[in-house]
Amino acid sequence: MKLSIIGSGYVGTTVAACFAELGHDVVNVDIDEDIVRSINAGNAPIHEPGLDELVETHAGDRLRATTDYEAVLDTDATFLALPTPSNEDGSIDLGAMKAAAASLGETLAAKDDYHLVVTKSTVVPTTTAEVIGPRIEEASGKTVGDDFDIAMNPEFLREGTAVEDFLGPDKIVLGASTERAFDCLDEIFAPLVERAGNPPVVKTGTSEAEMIKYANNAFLASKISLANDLANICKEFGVDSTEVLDAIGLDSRIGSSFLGAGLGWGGSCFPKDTAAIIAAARSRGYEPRVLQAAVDVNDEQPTRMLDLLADRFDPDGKRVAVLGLSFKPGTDDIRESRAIPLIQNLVEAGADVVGYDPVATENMREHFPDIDYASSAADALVDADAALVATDWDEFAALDSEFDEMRERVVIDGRRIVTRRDGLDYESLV
Ligand SMILES: NC(=O)c1ccc[n+]([C@@H]2O[C@H](COP(=O)([O-])OP(=O)(O)OC[C@H]3O[C@@H](n4cnc5c(N)ncnc54)[C@H](O)[C@@H]3O)[C@@H](O)[C@H]2O)c1
Ligand SMILES: O=c1ccn([C@@H]2O[C@H](COP(=O)(O)OP(=O)(O)O[C@H]3O[C@H](CO)[C@@H](O)[C@H](O)[C@H]3O)[C@@H](O)[C@H]2O)c(=O)[nH]1
Repeated sequence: MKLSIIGSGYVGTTVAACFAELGHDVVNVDIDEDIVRSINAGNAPIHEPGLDELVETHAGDRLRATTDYEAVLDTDATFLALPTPSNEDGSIDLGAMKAAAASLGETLAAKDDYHLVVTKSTVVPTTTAEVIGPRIEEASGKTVGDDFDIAMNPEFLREGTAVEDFLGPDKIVLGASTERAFDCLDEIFAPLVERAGNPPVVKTGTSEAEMIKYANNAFLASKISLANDLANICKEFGVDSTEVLDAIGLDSRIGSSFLGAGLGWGGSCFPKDTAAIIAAARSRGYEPRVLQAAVDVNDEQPTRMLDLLADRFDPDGKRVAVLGLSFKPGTDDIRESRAIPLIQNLVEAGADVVGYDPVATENMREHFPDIDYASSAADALVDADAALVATDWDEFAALDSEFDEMRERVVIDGRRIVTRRDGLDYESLV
């Protein structure tokens, strides 16, 4: 089929390249000319394992990019993969979605045959039906359910494994309200269903599909926060939290994934999506107490880590190495990284901070231009009074004699990744 994807960031580029790999003709529409140029030159505009190969293979053939919305006219369906960031109060900012829906509507005014518009972005329940659909109607002069259909297809890929996750999903969720829309979605997803070995395909309404995405992320984020809550209790009693969490993970009703206790969750999705669904719930008069508690526990983990440092010394004037700057290993993305509140507080307390990350240094430098950055963990540790480990990069597990170069060998481990050894004043956060 011929598909257009509006928005070509982490999701839009991955989805476009994977749909091209699955045999569809795909065009990416983005307002960013650099991104468009990069895709057309056969280079992925973002770093994701396997994505470069797909873009290189299909660019100029089944995959192209443009800044011109007119490109959607030659396609059967359009996916909206625009950003949905947070407003100041945590509620969802639909600005980019509304702008793209209006541009799409103006363009679709010139299309004579049927078109399907699919929301791929994470949006709060009723957005597709009550915001996207009406905006396209208004701008196109066409009628939803008659001239075109709207649908919702949430995305569950993780950064760092985006291609693998998209091509091997646990489930595919398709939200729509007409048979014609479901038929079109079936045709689009048939090659993926076949390649992925028939994963469950959940067919539901657009608002249910929207809520499934939030429920998925809210559950995973809360699971980590509950693991952190339990691990914090373990610490009070001198109990090994890893042994406890590993054991409960063996219960098939609990499962072992997303039980990794430590500094908490960051990234471009969990913080903004929990905030958005909490704000949406409150807008309808419901107070989501468990979810709010999950956020509170997450916000407090960096403070607990700094308290462990303060138990040793006042950080004012001390050199503190922060090891790991990205929000998780395997990515250079620092959005909502737990390293950010650590560094912020250390700087405010007067510490001399040196950061190190295998790939995220340049991104963090934009955020904190005035702290030092080291080109290796070993360099970061030279003359440091303390090291705070914020991200579980594998290479931190191998650190050993490098700690000998520290002035005071205080190591506070936020991810239980450093191997304990003699001569270190080592303490794990959980
Ligand atoms: N990043 C993830 O891992 C992930 C996973 C699942 C779902 N999501 C959701 O997918 C959506 C997109 O996220 P992302 O991480 O890909 O965002 P992103 O910021 O990486 O990319 C968005 C792209 O949209 C473009 N854009 C903005 N306004 C536009 C407009 N009016 N017309 C055309 N293009 C426009 C931007 O230039 C950018 O390239 C969000 O709702 C997010 O919550 C993200
Ligand atoms: O046991 C764990 C697992 C993860 N994390 C942290 O949780 C955050 C998020 O990790 P992860 O879920 O792997 O990364 P994302 O790329 O943000 O992916 C999440 O957010 C995406 C955007 O909505 C969804 O599509 C994915 O399904 C969902 O996993 C990171 O800070 C991790 O360090 C933990 O602290 N403990």
